[in-house]
Amino acid sequence: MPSSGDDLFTREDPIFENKELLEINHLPEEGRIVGRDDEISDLANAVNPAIFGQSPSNLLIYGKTGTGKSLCAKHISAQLVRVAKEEGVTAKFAYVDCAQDNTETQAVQTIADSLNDPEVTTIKIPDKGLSTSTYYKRLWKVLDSQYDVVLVILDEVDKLDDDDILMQLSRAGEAGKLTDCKIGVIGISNKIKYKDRMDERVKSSLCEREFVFPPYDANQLRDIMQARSDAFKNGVLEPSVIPRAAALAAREHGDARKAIDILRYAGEIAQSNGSKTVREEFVVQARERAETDRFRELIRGSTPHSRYVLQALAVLSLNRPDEDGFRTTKIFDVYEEICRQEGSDTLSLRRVRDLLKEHAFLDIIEQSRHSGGSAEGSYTEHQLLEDPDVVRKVLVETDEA
Ligand SMILES: Nc1ncnc2c1ncn2[C@@H]1O[C@H](COP(=O)(O)OP(=O)(O)OP(=O)(O)O)[C@@H](O)[C@H]1O
Repeated sequence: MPSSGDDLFTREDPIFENKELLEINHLPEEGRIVGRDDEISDLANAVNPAIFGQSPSNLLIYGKTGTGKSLCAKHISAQLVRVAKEEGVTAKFAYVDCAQDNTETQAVQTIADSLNDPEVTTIKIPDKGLSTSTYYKRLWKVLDSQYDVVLVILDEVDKLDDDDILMQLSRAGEAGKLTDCKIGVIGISNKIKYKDRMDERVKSSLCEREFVFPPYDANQLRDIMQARSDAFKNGVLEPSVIPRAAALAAREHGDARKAIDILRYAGEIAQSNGSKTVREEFVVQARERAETDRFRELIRGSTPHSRYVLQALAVLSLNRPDEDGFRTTKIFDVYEEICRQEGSDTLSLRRVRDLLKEHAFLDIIEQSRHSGGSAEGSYTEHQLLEDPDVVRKVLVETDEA
């Protein structure tokens, strides 16, 4: 007899009570933001003038991934909008993920669209089809007809093709040239070297205040996870799970995103194993899944040769686990071998050196200069910052896809 739907499906989730608390885009309420009191009050201080309808400072926030930069920037912006309203000042904030909107036109379109209330302004901001300058003109009109002050958060600002939008935004509000609305820009980056690449004029206006968010330690990570443990049903989370997940995430570089991912995956693994509780052993499997996902995301859109270079470094690291770094020429030899296997031409040693530099910029590898003495001159060594097993696995799967 065909089974009825009743015994096919589980009607109630046995593990999660409120899973969205562990989803990546979830913005926790103030009480659940742990260990960032000083940073939040510094940010508040910098944007405070907006509450009186004056220009807030432009800020740049640096810090490694998962150190709460986006979270604190959004939190402080939302609080500012609320308090400004109480003071009779109309404010709003726009959030741009520059990894997605990486051209000037896309970024200005997103800002204009998210700030525009067409019922008030009767202005249309189409998804595409307008010139960049027309999008700007419409943005200035939207600002003038709706707001006294706006904050624009440019997350992963280093991913923008160029600095033009930074220039436009930081100058637009100056002396009411293009709009009477006051604009504050909050740039966020996990590339500490980003500022070095910036145009001098943009640098001086965008970087009025700079903040560096330090990594979390294991105790803070534990508190961050603990504050969300009501994502799980009562009694489901075994007591050793959070401390273990915190220790693993702290060992890398104190990344709260990874800690929360590990917790969510551990719950999902419990679910798929039909386990009634989330056990410590699931945490280890969950960490590998979190690593793999993160690395997959990091190399999304990379070129085959950029991946072959990484694969060469992963092969070397796996074969010689005791060595701390490998010289460019050694990596090049293995890279040539991989190209042969893939039936592909090889790039020059110089290009491979550039690709290694790009990986260093993305924090996938670390480079160090060494002096080989008078006979050898100086040379560079490269070391993978990711687990070589994870790198190999993801690269092989990407090239087979
Ligand atoms: N202090 C904290 N308290 C509670 N949750 C936190 C805290 N810091 C970070 N998180 C959570 O960790 C995740 C990553 O944080 P966030 O996106 O702010 O990091 P980030 O520094 O902007 O990283 P990236 O540079 O990768 O964008 C989010 O889900 C966020 O809610």
